[in-house]
Amino acid sequence: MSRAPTFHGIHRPESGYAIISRNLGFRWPAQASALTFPDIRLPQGESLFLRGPSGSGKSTLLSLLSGLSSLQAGEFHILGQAASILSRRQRDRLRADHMGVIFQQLNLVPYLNTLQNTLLPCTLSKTRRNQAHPSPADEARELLTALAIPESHWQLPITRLSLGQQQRVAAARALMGNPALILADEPTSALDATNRDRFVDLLLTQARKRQASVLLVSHDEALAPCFDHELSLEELP
Ligand SMILES: Nc1ncnc2c1ncn2[C@@H]1O[C@H](COP(=O)(O)OP(=O)(O)OP(=O)(O)O)[C@@H](O)[C@H]1O
Repeated sequence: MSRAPTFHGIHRPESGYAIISRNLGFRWPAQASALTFPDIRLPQGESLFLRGPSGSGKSTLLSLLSGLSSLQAGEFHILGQAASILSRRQRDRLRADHMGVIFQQLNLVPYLNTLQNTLLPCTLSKTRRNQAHPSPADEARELLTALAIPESHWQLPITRLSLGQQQRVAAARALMGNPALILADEPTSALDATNRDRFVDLLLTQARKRQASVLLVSHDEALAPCFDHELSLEELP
């Protein structure tokens, strides 16, 4: 991925980019040295694969970009907004309204069924509810079908689905209500090669159809050719 030669500062919105980051760093308590991250410029509607070995900071970076953790060093824009200077509450709003996050541990709600889990972003965000087309329920059904979740499973508690099916429901939930940016943390770690390729293809196909940008992090280099851009995180010294 090419880096832009200049960065115009955090107060100037950068249109046309889903993510722009510069000099991001983060140190967990008791960590000897800070994690540092390569600069990112991800144009809207395009996909980026970020590879890195276990422990290199992939989840930490997604946690910063999604606003779950507070930044310690550097600056970044999300969808033209200077996200690194927002309050926690503003970051939560930005994530709920405009980002679909697929967590490494999926974070599906165990007491909700498949359809209810998929609809969750529209329950939490009016923006996502308004963007669901033609309606939240119809879009959820369309996404679950596109992601190959059989209709017989839609009313089942999410815990009754296989791990591969739960990963696809997590992807459907992330896409629900047409967020402009999808952040995915090792979503294929439990899948065999065939299902891994199928999952990534389904995710990217749906994202492209919706003109959403995708940042996916993984240690699995085999995924890289599916993406428009790629970057690497180095192993910690
Ligand atoms: N909550 C935490 N508290 C303290 N240290 C943490 C915490 N989360 C992560 N770390 C440390 O930060 C470093 C990077 O962890 P992170 O989970 O971001 O890496 P990763 O590349 O996503 O790893 P993996 O591929 O194994 O999930 C590791 O050394 C880890 O021990």
